[in-house]
Amino acid sequence: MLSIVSLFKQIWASVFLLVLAYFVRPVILRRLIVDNEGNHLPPGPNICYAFLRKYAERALDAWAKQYGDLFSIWMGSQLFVVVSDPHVARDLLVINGAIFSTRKRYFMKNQVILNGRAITASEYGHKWRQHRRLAAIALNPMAMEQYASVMDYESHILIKSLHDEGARGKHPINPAHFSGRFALNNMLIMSFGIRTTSASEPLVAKALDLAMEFMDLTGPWSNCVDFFEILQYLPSSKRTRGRRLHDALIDVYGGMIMDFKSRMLSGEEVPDCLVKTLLDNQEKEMLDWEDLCMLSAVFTLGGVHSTSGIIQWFLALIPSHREVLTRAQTELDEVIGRNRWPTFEDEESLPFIRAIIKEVQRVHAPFWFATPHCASEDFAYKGMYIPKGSVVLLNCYTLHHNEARYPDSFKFNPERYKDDKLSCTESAKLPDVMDRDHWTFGAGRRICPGLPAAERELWLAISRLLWSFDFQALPDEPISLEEYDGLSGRTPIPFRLRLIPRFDGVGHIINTVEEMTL
Ligand code: HEM
Repeated sequence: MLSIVSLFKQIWASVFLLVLAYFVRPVILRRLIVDNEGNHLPPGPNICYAFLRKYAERALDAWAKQYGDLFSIWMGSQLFVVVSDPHVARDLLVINGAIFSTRKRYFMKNQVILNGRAITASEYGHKWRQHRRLAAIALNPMAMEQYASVMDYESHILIKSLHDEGARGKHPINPAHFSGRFALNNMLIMSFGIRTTSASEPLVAKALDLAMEFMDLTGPWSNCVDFFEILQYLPSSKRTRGRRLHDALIDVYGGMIMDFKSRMLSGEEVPDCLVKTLLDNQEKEMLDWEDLCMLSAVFTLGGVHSTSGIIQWFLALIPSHREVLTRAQTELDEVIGRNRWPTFEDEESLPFIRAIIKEVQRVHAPFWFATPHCASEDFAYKGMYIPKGSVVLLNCYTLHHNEARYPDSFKFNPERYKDDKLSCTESAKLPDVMDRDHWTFGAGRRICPGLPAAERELWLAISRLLWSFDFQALPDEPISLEEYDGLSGRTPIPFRLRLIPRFDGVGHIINTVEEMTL
């Protein structure tokens, strides 16, 4: 009798284990899929992951070395295909751009936070073309000409506020809030035709916090809820944060749209900007209220975090690279002199300064994985199968440390760009991808449409910082160049430095402007 009971128990245990293995196996072990022609998935790790946390680029770089230029990795039920070579990036994202230009419907980013709106999340097709067209109106060459003087002015205010806040180098300062406000003002002008008039205006802190929260919640693989559908039905603190962020974006950016609209309705002459374009075209393009809020919010905060991040990385790098600083300031003294400071028109005659900006973007791209693309059809590439729905990720970290393209790639060495006479915008169009300066602005049809604006902003800020200041780190507060804040957008761990005016004339030029309201 006893032996029959124990036999039953054993059978039940075996059945239970088999059922468990049936359901758990695909969650733990790599799924092997083959297409009709017998092509296998690109190689990759044997287990599935739930998420990748901070410094994910290190894991990706190691896998790229182990599995090659195109490898695949399962995150829960989602397949990622990782591109780590310039030629593969061109073949997939540029030449086959019609197939690799859509976006995954991420649960946290696209559904909870953006509620299906915003250009960065829009799926390739009618919606994306509509969004891109509207962005192109706001960023057309004539509009850019108008923003040029604004950007010039904002860079002036940036240098002045750093100079004044640091009491001419007496007090060490954390530059993050100032570079953030600089980038924010530029974006507010392009999006809403307004600017903040002081660093302490509450909108500055609010907008920068929202940008940081957005970047942290929307990393390509920071939320396991994106890869395990069952979790989408359960409450979680992350999801609550996502909802709060959605509401805050509507509140802050919607509030600014309402202000703009009431100015328009009262007959005031309002400036050309993204929101004017959206309101003018609202009916024709059938844009609802959330479309307006999310389009303007994500356009603005995307341009803030990235541009501010690059200025911060420049300031983090330069105190420990004295030879670069000396060479840059010698170039400025020889070409510009000390009676005026550089303008945008001087860019071509200051190749070393341009090289510094490119090198900062290479060693410290603000997004190591750009914004993931997604395959809208099954595709076979060199005998490898990329199924429809795969997320295709540009691995900028490995691309930027390709020793064949950038020898001694971990060194901050602007010299490597000494023969590069092109702007980033021009470089991104080069037919030989090995000649492209870097991949910081992405690739293919979804390449950053704000590239020319970002380039101009960075030029004005960084060339004028170099012209104006000597940069000193604090002996007791080392600046980390390895660690960083952020799961998606990367900014340095907060740091302080002294900005000491190089000569008396700096103060004279800086004090020729005051804060103004537009
Ligand atoms: C240094 C500053 C910036 C960096 C590093 C940067 C980087 C990027 C990257 C990597 C992408 C994704 C590209 C891809 O999917 O392949 C992107 C998309 C985008 N960027 Fe930027 N960006 C910057 C500044 C700006 C500025 C100033 C604006 C607006 C004026 C802007 C507007 C956009 C928009 C609207 C998209 C979405 C494009 C789409 O999905 O079709 N960005 N950016």
